[in-house]
Amino acid sequence: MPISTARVATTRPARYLKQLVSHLGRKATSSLATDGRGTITFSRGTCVLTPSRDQLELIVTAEDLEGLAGVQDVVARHLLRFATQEELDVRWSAPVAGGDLEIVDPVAGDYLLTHCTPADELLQELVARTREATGGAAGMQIAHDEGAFLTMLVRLTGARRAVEVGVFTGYSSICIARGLPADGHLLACDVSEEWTDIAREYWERAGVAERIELKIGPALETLRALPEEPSIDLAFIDADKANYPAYYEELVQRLRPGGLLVLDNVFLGGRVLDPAYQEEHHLAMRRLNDLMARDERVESVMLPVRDGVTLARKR
Ligand SMILES: C[S@@+](CC[C@H](N)C(=O)[O-])C[C@H]1O[C@@H](n2cnc3c(N)ncnc32)[C@H](O)[C@@H]1O
Repeated sequence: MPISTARVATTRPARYLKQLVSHLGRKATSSLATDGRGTITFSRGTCVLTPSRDQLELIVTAEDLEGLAGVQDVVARHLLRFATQEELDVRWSAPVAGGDLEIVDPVAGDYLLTHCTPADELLQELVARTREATGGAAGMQIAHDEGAFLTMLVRLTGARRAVEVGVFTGYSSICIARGLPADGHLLACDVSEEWTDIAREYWERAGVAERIELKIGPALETLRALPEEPSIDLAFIDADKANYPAYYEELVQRLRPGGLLVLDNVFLGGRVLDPAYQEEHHLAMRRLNDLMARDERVESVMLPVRDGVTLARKR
């Protein structure tokens, strides 16, 4: 589905939003959410309107480019008509397909990858072994710069007790465990014996096996069985996306104040932005991204690292 955005500078974003939702809602379906956002659904596409202090953001999605142009036209014309007291400039971005969005241009991404502390031989060997042993699934492994970022976060936060949801063949767990002190502990959760057999082998070889406790089984059960007091310093979530909101809830209450939650793939290759994607994991990630931005238990920031990484620090 093509998507196009316009960020319109204005002194009256909420007022125009209400006028648009109310007026265009006569011929289309429209709604106003409690957080101030509006949605207008036409037969040809949808416009989501978000007010902020000094601008009105419009995101239009449609089945095809013709529909997109039609929705852009009707929304922009009415907005300009309502703005009798100021001159608005409505400039739409070139249409993109939500499922094809990359946060970072691949060329820039490659530059980032080659400009951090390089992966050592063991991690490089693990990458090759994972490709050999798991074929297409190897794409699930985090990239090296994200691994270096994880190690740095563990060191910077001084974490001693960590949790990982989604081990696969152990790349990210090695990166986390390497940042922990010698008496640190990483609880690593996964459902696959087959993939984590490779992880175990590499944990041994990396000299971090003693710091890692592997729990095989649905991670939600493992997390729910943990003591409820807030004792976790850092947790990394990189498993089945539909369960992210549930993992977040279980972990956020067990994080100590100042503890850090790191969530991978929060951008879902751009599909979080594209209402065309309505599978359970798309809805779950969209819901969680919205929740984290408002959740008073944490302060959070979404970073353009690989497929999107959110850091949520417990207050
Ligand atoms: C994206 S991979 C993790 C990649 C890993 N972090 C790395 O750097 O190599 C996702 C992992 O989550 C695991 N997984 C999927 N559903 C799960 C569940 N319900 N509970 C625990 N682990 C699960 C899969 O077996 C898979 O190994």
